[in-house]
Amino acid sequence: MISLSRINVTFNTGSRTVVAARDIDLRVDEGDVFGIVGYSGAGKSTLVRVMNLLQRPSSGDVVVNGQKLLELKPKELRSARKKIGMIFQHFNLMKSRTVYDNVLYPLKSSRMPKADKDRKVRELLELVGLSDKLASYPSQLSGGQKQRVAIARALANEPRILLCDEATSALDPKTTLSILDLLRDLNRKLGLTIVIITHEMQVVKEICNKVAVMEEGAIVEQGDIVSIFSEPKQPLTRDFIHTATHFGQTVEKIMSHPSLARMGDDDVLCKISYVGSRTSEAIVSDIATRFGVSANILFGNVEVLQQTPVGSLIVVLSGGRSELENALAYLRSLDVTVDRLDSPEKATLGGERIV
Ligand SMILES: Nc1ncnc2c1ncn2[C@@H]1O[C@H](COP(=O)(O)OP(=O)(O)OP(=O)(O)O)[C@@H](O)[C@H]1O
Repeated sequence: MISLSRINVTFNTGSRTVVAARDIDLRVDEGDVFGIVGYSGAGKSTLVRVMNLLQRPSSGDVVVNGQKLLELKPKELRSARKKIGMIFQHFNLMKSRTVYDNVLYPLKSSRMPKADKDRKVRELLELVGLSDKLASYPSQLSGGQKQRVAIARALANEPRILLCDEATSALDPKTTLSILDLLRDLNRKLGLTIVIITHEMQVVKEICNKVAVMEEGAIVEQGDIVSIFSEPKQPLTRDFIHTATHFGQTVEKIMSHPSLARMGDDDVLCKISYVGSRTSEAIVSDIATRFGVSANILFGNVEVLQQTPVGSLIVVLSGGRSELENALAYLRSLDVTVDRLDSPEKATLGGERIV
């Protein structure tokens, strides 16, 4: 649906040159909800604007809906853009027009009969749950309602793709979830392909099936959501995931208050991660009955991503040295990832890597 190849975007501002996108290859398939996550200034907005040529790349190819956008004439590009909807952080509604007129606006130049336009606007507002707000003005709406109007407006020309530029960043957590629910519904009901850029992995976790992580204009890691969450390769990706799952704060708390872990000299503090049907109880009871190793669970978290459970536990394992080694070897044989969180000098046991 969207294919970006070797995309570079360079801005020259006086004596300064900023590379906002460097050598980016990215593919979004039909029906994907594709997240692009990165901190401020990573180049996310630039990249998403390349997808509808609001930003022309300095080099590279942009293919959307099977069309090479860079080869289109202005009129062809305008009509290609109608099939790519876009919503923004600050909604960009016209303040002096009613909700109804805001949604009608993109249909102004269409040859559709007036009665059909009217039906279309009413249908769209029903789809986003705002049938009772036709005559309201944007200033009379909450942030979530404004974003719903913006979504209805973006769908007026029946696009196959919706680009969302930090669409939930100005909303509170509950409203964010309701907008994400709406986007998920639209993806399923209309087969809409969605690209979401955000600085919150929480958003990605809620609805995306794929994610790309950006830093300094480059994509440092991308893949399907379950693989990225269960086996992040890059420190930046781990950082984002740990923030979304509260894992980072928990480890920090334990490290700065060692009494929380109540560890003996030979005890092992580790993170156990698993994907799929394994459960934390099974893992903990297994190592207790097989090896006499007890596990004191300090923190547990399960995410269900695309119907797949991805769990992680922070535990203190206690037992004899050889029992601990056997228990860790057993866990690894189950395809469970074990990361030592305690001091590096203790981390030789079993040879696990340290996060
Ligand atoms: N029109 C422009 N002229 C000059 N520099 C620009 C322009 N647009 C973006 N940049 C620079 O390109 C880099 C990437 O910006 P971009 O807005 O794409 O990042 P972002 O990840 O979307 O950040 P944010 O979440 O803060 O919007 C930044 O260093 C920014 O200052």
